[in-house]
Amino acid sequence: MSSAGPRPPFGARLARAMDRYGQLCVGIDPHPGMLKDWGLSDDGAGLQEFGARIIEASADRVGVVKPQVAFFERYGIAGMEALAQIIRTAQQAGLLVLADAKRGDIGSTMAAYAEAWLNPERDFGADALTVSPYLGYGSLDPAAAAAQQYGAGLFVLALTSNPEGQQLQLAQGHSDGEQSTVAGSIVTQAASSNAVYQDQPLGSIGLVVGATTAHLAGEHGIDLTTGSPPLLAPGYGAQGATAQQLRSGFGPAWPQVLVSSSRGILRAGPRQADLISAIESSRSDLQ
Ligand SMILES: O=c1ccn([C@@H]2O[C@H](COP(=O)(O)O)[C@@H](O)[C@H]2O)c(=O)[nH]1
Repeated sequence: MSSAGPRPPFGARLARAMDRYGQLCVGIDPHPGMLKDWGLSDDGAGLQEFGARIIEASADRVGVVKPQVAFFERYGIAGMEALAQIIRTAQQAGLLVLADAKRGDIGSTMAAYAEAWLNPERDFGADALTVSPYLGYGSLDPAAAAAQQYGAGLFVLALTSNPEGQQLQLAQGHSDGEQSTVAGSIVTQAASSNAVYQDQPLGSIGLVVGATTAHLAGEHGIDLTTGSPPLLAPGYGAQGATAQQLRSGFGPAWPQVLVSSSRGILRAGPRQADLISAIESSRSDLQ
């Protein structure tokens, strides 16, 4: 644990950040074409500069940034060094960092992923991590334990923003003798994981529910409020979902929603003033 002492639960830290800055999370997605448009080099130095500019525009305007790990992995060691630096710089600027790495494996391997991404003393020690439950929700137990130990969070893929996800996620199955959709069963199991956080305003085991797909939860009888999971909602902006669709799609769960936007904001760059105005206008659109 760092010399600053143990961190409060992630759900408590996220709730505080959302109270203060609202529900927008800015994505750090260095698409190669975006680096070019911003006049940055297609290498580790370009990635670092890209991240630094987004952090500068985001700090004190939003509570959370979400680096998309794939765009850093693509550059090998230089990319991962840039990512480690971006995670630290963002945290030092007071931002929570949600690493979008979508990790998922058997339990013993999950423990190693969690140590890498959730221990604040490790190179990639983020505040939260996206994880895949498709090796079985129980395979995530070691990651949930690490999240509790480190005051970190998980966002479990439930109803992802891409249309192809529905074939699997809305399939009907049996769980504990009950008939439910795969996504519904994940939501129910996340609610159980959040029982240990019931004295907090939000649980630390969140769910990924797309801005584009949130309405399907209600249509399939999936209650997103049980256990107060934070809900990461990608799909706003570049993937077409609007603020109005978000509010109506999530219904009573809307206060739990953290809306992520990457290209919708980043395309406004590279000028700092334009990035800031894209962030401010998305923030007020969501309020
Ligand atoms: O269901 C999901 C889960 C994750 N993502 C990620 O969010 C961003 C979206 O980027 P935009 O440019 O705002 O469309 C990206 O990193 C995805 O990998 C998602 O879109 N849907």
